[in-house]
Amino acid sequence: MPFEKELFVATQAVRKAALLTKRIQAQVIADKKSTITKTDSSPVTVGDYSAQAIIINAIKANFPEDEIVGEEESKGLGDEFVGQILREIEATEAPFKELFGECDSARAGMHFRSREFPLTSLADVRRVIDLGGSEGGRNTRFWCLDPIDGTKGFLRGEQYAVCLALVVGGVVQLGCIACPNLELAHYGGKDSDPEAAHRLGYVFRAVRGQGAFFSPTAVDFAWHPLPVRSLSSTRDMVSLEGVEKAHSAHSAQDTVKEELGISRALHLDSQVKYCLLALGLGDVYLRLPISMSYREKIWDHAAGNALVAETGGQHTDSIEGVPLDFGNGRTLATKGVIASSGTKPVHQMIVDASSKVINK
Ligand SMILES: Nc1ncnc2c1ncn2[C@@H]1O[C@H](COP(=O)(O)O)[C@@H](OP(=O)(O)O)[C@H]1O
Ligand SMILES: [Mg+2]
Ligand SMILES: [Mg+2]
Ligand SMILES: [Mg+2]
Repeated sequence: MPFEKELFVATQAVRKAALLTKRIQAQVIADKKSTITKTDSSPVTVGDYSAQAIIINAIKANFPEDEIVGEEESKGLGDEFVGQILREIEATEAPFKELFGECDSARAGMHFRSREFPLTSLADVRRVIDLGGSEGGRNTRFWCLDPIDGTKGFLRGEQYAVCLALVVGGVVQLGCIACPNLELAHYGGKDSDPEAAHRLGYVFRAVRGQGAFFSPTAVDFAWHPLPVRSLSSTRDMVSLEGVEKAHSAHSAQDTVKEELGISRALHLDSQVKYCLLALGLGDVYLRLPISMSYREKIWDHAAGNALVAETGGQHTDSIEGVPLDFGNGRTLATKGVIASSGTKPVHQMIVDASSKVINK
């Protein structure tokens, strides 16, 4: 199967980062020194950097030629902070082995530590984080990484996601999302193994042309297929929206829902929204722009794009209804995002309602 090794490496790397971040979530919330404010005023934590280092290390150990577009960079981090990152990475080794064992990774020929960058010194950690500085584009094969998507949700003790995609020629070929705090019972679904869900949530994955699947993060080889849907009406749709009012235009989204007869909404952080869409627990993800100058980051949508595509959905901007273009560099050229499980005409109806509100 194409991308078989890529899928395995992505899944295990994302699982390892899920374990690390969930293990430290409470301590990061309690200890203010674990969070830094970036130049754009957004928060970033020891968890974001540790997850980025672990995942890039796994990618580089297995696919040394590939580039990486990762959200975070090490610029400005002091030695004490980087030391904390290194300690968290080391402290995740034993519990990860306990959960998944070493044998399966070894059998699949996968290595977690790049020989070139073994992640044993502060300099290694900085170098590995900064390997995420690729500009992406249409002419390279690159991985697109959001080590913690929904950092604000993570800091509220709520939903967040570890998101990794593989982009070739500007097209997302593979997406993998871990949702360490997701329990389906809270969102109208059913957890087949509630204990596993409570422990480490779920991981979702899709390869273009091969379908989409999900499994409890803490259980190996329990992949369930995600349904393919194409809804022919917006009535009774459940909308999926963010929590942060600074990330999308909530009142404009309310107007769109009213116009389309949508009365139920779930608000949650991160690409967990794409996962609920893929599960059928939500039907339309509305992300209308607050400002026309903001450029959506490709790592906020790339992994989700594979899930949407493989469950029969549509994934476009919020004004014209053009499919998202992941070959444009580190940001999308278009404004806002709408994903839905509607047919093409139904999706366009949603985009038309959205563009009418935005142009007002
Ligand atoms: N003004 C803005 N408009 C849209 N998205 C924004 C934004 N400011 C920040 N974001 C993005 O919103 C993401 C979270 O989305 P959501 O609100 O759906 O959880 C953030 O990801 P990170 O948390 O990875 O930084 C960040 O990239
Ligand atoms: Mg961020
Ligand atoms: Mg993000
Ligand atoms: Mg992030």
